Order: sequence, then C-alpha cells, then structure tokens
Amino acid sequence: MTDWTDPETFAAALDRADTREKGRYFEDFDEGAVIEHAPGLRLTRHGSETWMSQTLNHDPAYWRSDAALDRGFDAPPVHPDYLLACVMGPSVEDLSEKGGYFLGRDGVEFHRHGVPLGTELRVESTVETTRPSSSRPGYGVVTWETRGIDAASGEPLVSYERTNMVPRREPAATDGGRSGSTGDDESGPSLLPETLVAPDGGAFEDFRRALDEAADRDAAVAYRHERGRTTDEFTVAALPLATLNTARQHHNAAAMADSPSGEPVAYGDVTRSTALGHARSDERTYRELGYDGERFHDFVTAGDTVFGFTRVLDADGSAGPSRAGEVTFEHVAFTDDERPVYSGVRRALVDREGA
Ligand SMILES: CC(C)(COP(=O)(O)OP(=O)(O)OC[C@H]1O[C@@H](n2cnc3c(N)ncnc32)[C@H](O)[C@@H]1OP(=O)(O)O)[C@@H](O)C(=O)NCCC(=O)NCCSC(=O)C[C@](C)(O)C(=O)O
Repeated sequence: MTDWTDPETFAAALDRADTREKGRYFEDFDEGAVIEHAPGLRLTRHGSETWMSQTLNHDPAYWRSDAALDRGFDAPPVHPDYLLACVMGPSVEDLSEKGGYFLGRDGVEFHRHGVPLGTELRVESTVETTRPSSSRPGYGVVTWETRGIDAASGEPLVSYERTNMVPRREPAATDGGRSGSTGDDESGPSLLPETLVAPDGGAFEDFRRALDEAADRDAAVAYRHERGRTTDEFTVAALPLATLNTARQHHNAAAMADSPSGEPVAYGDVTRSTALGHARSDERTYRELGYDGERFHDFVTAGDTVFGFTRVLDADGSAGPSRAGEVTFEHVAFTDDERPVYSGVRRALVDREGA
C-alpha cells in the first residue's frame, strides 16, 4: 500500500497535485461588477480593545462609559480604525488575497459616528477601474469602492475607495519592488519652510494659533510625536487575521520568502493606525470625520519601529458643534531609519479649550 506521507512519495504527490486557489487575478475584475463579501464580520469589544491597545490608540471614550457619554456617545462604540479594518478585512479574500500591495485609499467617510459594539457588518465592493501596470508586467492596478453596512438595518456605516496591485493570471516575475526612495527628490530639505512650528497643546485653539503664527512667513505647522511602536509578529499577523484579512503578505512567510521584503509585511491599516494613535495622543480628538489621499510608500516588517509626523493644514472654527472645531492634518508614518511608509490627510473635530 502506498504510504502517502513517505517524504519522497509526498513530494511527488505535491508535484502532481493541482492547487485549489483562493482569491482573484487581475483578469477576474470587470469594471462595474458588485461583489458581496460573504463573511461580513461582527464588531466585538475584544477586537476593538485589542486593536486600540496594540496600536496605542488609548482613547477611553471607546472603552469607558463616562468618557463615552462626555463625548456624546450613549455607550462606548467601536474604535473607528477597528471599524475601518473590519470593513477591509472581509473584502480581502475576494479582492486582494492573491497578493499585491495595498497602494492607497481615498474618500474614507464615516456615515455614522459611534457604531455600537456587537454590530454585524455586511461588506460589498464595486470594481471601479482596472488597468495593467506599466512598470510591472506581472500586475494590474485595480480600484474598488467598498461599503461597510449595518447588516440588521441596511444603514451605511463607512465607505472608501481602495487601490491595490493585483497579480495577473500569468505567473508574476516579482511581487512589486521596494520603492527605493532616498528622500533626495524635488521635495527635499531645500524646499522645506525655514521654520516648523509645533502647537503648544492639543486643543482646537492650539492648532489655530500655531497656523496663525506660521502664516505670512516661511513657516509650517509640523512636528514629530515621541512614541514609537516596534512592529512584531502580533501586529504583523494577528491584527489583520482578527479582522479576516487573509492577505498572504501578513501571515504566510513561505509565500513571502521570494518577495522584495523576504518576509511578511505589516498590514497597511495597522501601520497607519499606529501613526494616527501617536498623533491622537497629542490632541484632544472629539470625532474622526474622514481620510483622503492615503498612500503606502514602502513596506514595514517585524522589527521596524513606526513613528508619527504631523503637518497641520487647516483649523476651521466654523465647522462642528460648539465644543469643537475641524482640523485637517497630514500624517506621515515613518520607520526608525526615517523611511516614510504611509501618508494621508485626516479630518477630525478637536475639542476647544475648556470643553
Ligand atoms: C508598491 C510599491 C512597491 C510601489 O513602489 P514604486 O515606487 O516602485 O511604484 P510606483 O511607481 O509609485 O507605483 C507603481 C504603480 O502603481 C501605481 N500606483 C501607486 N499608487 C497608486 C494609487 N494610490 N492609485 C493608483 N495607482 C497607484 C502607479 O501609478 C504605478 O503604476 P504603473 O505600474 O502603471 O506605472 C511601493 O510603493 C511599496 O512598497 N509600498 C508599500 C506597500 C505596502 O506595504 N502596503 C501595505 C501592506 S500590503 C497590505 O496591507 C495588503 C492588504 C491591505 O492586506 C490587502 O490589500 O489585502
């Protein structure tokens, strides 16, 4: 009788066997098609608190009732970064499990603020655009619009546009090269404003005053955040898997051995949430409003420490409730070797002094 587990026999069996594949190739996406991501997800307290604690988003409004009430929520809701990751996660098997990097995200809008713990999500995407990559013959570039919906009520909760590299059906020569950015491009130090101003505190007025101080001279409001978070196996693999993100980049070291990183890379949303957590720890956030122009410039692997850098673009006192004003930030996540790995524009309501 054949011993299928005899190493030589088994190697021959592996050689002959077809692989039941997961995920879709570039050619499988038709513009305009709507894809329902069957698993959906349930937003849990454990998931939200684990995400928050691991990414240093330590805002008690998302776990303590009195802090939640003070911020206008009936009870602690799920953290917005966890919500976003839980909408992205169930879409991965259909959209990006084949591999190919997460390039960017635009137009992130929260249609409801304060989504309750226990909400069950339905997730769907529309294929918006598809095009071959001109720099990487093995890949195409696909943009989807994805919507996270309250499965019980049908109410939209969050939506965004995501763009990924997606492998073509023919085996790819590479899975994308490192950006190799040295920082010596045309936006190099010589073009920076003479002075970088940091706000004195984290209230709305601090950002407004800093912008006024920088106006009419060669200055910008831009500063670093002190905290760093070293990427580890938990953040690389466990956080995405906890949101059903099955992208091989994060948990399959064998598949990543031949890639430019040579090992699993951090999920872009974990890197981004960590840098945003650093930034939020230096401001009095009232509400997250939305994000735009999010780009992932380079990959992060275990051992890289993620830091945050913030530029304040605008502070509008006429927007929002009386206790808060709207601040527009550009946040950059960077690693200990000063590589920018993420950048994006974020709009948030920030409490005024005394609120
Ligand atoms: C991808 C790398 C290698 C390219 O680095 P590069 O500098 O060599 O390339 P580029 O020239 O800037 O861009 C390559 C191509 O992409 C296009 N492109 C670029 N950005 C956009 C965009 N926003 N919208 C539309 N198109 C875009 C760009 O136009 C160009 O097109 P071309 O090939 O035809 O010339 C480099 O940027 C890099 O390493 N980035 C980091 C990627 C990363 O680590 N992402 C997060 C981890 S993967 C992930 O989280 C996975 C997820 C969430 O789980 C999951 O999707 O399933």
